[in-house]
Amino acid sequence: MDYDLGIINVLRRLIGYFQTEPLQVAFELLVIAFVVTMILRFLRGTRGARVVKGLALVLVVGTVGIQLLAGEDSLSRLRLLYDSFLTLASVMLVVVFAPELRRAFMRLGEASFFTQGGVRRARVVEEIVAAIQYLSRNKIGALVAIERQVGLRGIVEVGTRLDAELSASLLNTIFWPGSALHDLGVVIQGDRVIAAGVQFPLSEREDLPRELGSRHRAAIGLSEEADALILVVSEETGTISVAERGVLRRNLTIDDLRPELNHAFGQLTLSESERSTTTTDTPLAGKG
Ligand SMILES: Nc1ncnc2c1ncn2[C@@H]1O[C@H](COP(=O)(O)OP(=O)(O)OP(=O)(O)O)[C@@H](O)[C@H]1O
Repeated sequence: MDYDLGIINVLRRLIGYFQTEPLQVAFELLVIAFVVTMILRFLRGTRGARVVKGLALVLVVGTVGIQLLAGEDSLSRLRLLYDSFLTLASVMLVVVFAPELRRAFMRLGEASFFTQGGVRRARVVEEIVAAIQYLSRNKIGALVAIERQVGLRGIVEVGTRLDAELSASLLNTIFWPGSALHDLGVVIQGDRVIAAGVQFPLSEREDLPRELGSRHRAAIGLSEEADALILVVSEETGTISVAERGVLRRNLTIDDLRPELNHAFGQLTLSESERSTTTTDTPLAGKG
């Protein structure tokens, strides 16, 4: 078996493509780079991203290996087997990652809606800040996910739909112990509380501090799957934490929280009318 010949063959073919149609090849490479970047961006922060990266590595190594080994029509059966493996692997991937794919397709449909929707950022930020401050002072456990580009409809489906205008008193009422909806989490979409009593996916990480219970684990879990900003108030200690992209930052103050929220809501585009009625970074009059 001549491995050198295999490598030379592949290189020769690549150079040949460049020599005959340089512009077309450059364009194709650009398109591939663009598509790969978009897919990685799309999957960023999700569990699927890690799987796709691992899979991509296996495929690249496998494909290059097969090209080299079976370059000269020798071992063509190996290539045949590899092709069948690829087909089988694609089908298995679709089955195994059906929930992730479903979420990904939902994101496709929802992204444009959220960038157009707009929010009254300053008012919303101050309402959330006031609620978290109240809940923290009174040691009332709370879990709040603020949706960004990645739609959270998948998890909202199993909660109680509210679609109510966001206010501090609404959040305080929801999490008040004894209220029918105080358990589990709340999902905020722009300036609306869209659902309460929502079960978030629990993180499966084993390296989390032992003192973190299921509320904090659920915050990290959701942040691993979506780009939402997730706020947690501990019932035990009243401490405020924020989970984002799989990382939990603990013991935040209210002053730490405000810029986090401004940043999260700033990633949504305000509509023209809202821009003229909202002072973007200053609290509305009368709010703490
Ligand atoms: N998957 C989940 N999604 C959303 N909320 C959850 C989930 N699992 C548990 N919770 C919430 O967490 C509460 C239990 O919190 P637990 O004491 O286990 O967590 P913790 O991280 O130690 O929080 P705390 O500091 O508030 O005690 C439940 O009553 C429920 O409201």
